[in-house]
Amino acid sequence: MVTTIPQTPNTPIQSVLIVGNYCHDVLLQGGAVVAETLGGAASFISNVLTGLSVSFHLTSKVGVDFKYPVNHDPIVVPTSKTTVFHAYFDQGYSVNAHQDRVLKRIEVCDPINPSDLPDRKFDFGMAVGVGGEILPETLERMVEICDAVFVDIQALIRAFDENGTVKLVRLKESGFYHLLPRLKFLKASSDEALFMEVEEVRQWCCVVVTHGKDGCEVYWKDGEMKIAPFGANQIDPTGAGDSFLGGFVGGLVHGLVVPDAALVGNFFGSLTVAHIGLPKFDLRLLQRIKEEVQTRKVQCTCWLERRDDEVSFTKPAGHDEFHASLSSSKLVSAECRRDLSRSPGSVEQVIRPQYKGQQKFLLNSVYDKSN
Ligand SMILES: Nc1ncnc2c1ncn2[C@@H]1O[C@H](COP(=O)(O)OP(=O)(O)OP(=O)(O)O)[C@@H](O)[C@H]1O
Ligand SMILES: O[C@H]1[C@H](O)[C@@H](O)[C@H](O)[C@@H](O)[C@H]1O
Repeated sequence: MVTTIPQTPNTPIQSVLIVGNYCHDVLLQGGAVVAETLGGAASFISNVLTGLSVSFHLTSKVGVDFKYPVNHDPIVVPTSKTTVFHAYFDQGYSVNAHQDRVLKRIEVCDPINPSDLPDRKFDFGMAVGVGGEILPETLERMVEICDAVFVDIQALIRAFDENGTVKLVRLKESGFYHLLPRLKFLKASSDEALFMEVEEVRQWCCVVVTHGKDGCEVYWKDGEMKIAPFGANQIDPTGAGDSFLGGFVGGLVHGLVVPDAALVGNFFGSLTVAHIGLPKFDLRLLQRIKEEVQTRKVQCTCWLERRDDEVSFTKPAGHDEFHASLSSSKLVSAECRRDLSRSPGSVEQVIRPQYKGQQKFLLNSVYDKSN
């Protein structure tokens, strides 16, 4: 299903394909359900790309029980249930030492097969599975039809024990390793990066490691770069990495260079942790961000024209000022909270009444990323 975004001079023309299942997320703490929300990396990424006026095609599968209204219809599989995750925010380190919360896949929808993908070419492809739905042959097909493929490592290295608890396997043993030289970007959280050899993988494709409140780091063949974070009042970390990837790809689609696009990624990651579940972005904030991105693109284009070295990964002049202008746009947001209910991508989510005052309630992970 394709989003149609009204064409303006600022609407990018690159085509984007998102591949990954929507899911139902249930957030639990202290033995109680705190919230039930639409989940899946595909939903967080669509939300960010829509906010940035980037149109895209989405391939996602759900069961007949899928319960959220979405702008991009998934494939409904009559014989399957929608993937469901339970996220436990207070289970100890002992369960899985590398993760900030314990995730259990309670239901699983069908995998996405190569034949489910559209039969056409795209500029950018995003492989963003959550429950093992992306198969090696599906990623291979994406590489064939997309000029640049971006992968969230969670789509490749998740395994599930008999109770559905998410375990991570080493990237080398994942069945996807042979495809790495054909990818453009591989994104991993710092917990997930422990399951890959960054030094080896960066020889083939660019690796982006996200570090929660500390921002992210970009590694490519000949260099690496830290990208500064934005402040946030963290309430729920769910989807931060997905929104980061949406902002990163959205920035690239709009013509930003990698370090600036990673800043946009950090920005959307920081907005997401301040909400339970899928964030509703403030319309004026989105407008301001798009204007900042356009201004930045023009600045960089002028700057790039004056240089002939390898520039796409170099932190360009004015990067820190771009950070400052994105940061100050959050003030706009604070001034117009009443617009929240009218923002795009709003979906019905159920937050238990006792937790409705979000500020009072933190879904603290076993080690809180906001500290
Ligand atoms: N507490 C925070 N404050 C500010 N920014 C944050 C915070 N947490 C996350 N972010 C932003 O979001 C990005 C992604 O976060 P993180 O590294 O936690 O990803 P993740 O573990 O994949 O997230 P998740 O699995 O919860 O979706 C970070 O690089 C950062 O830019
Ligand atoms: O909705 C969330 C989100 O997409 C997370 O990135 C993923 O780790 C979880 O599995 C999913 O339930």
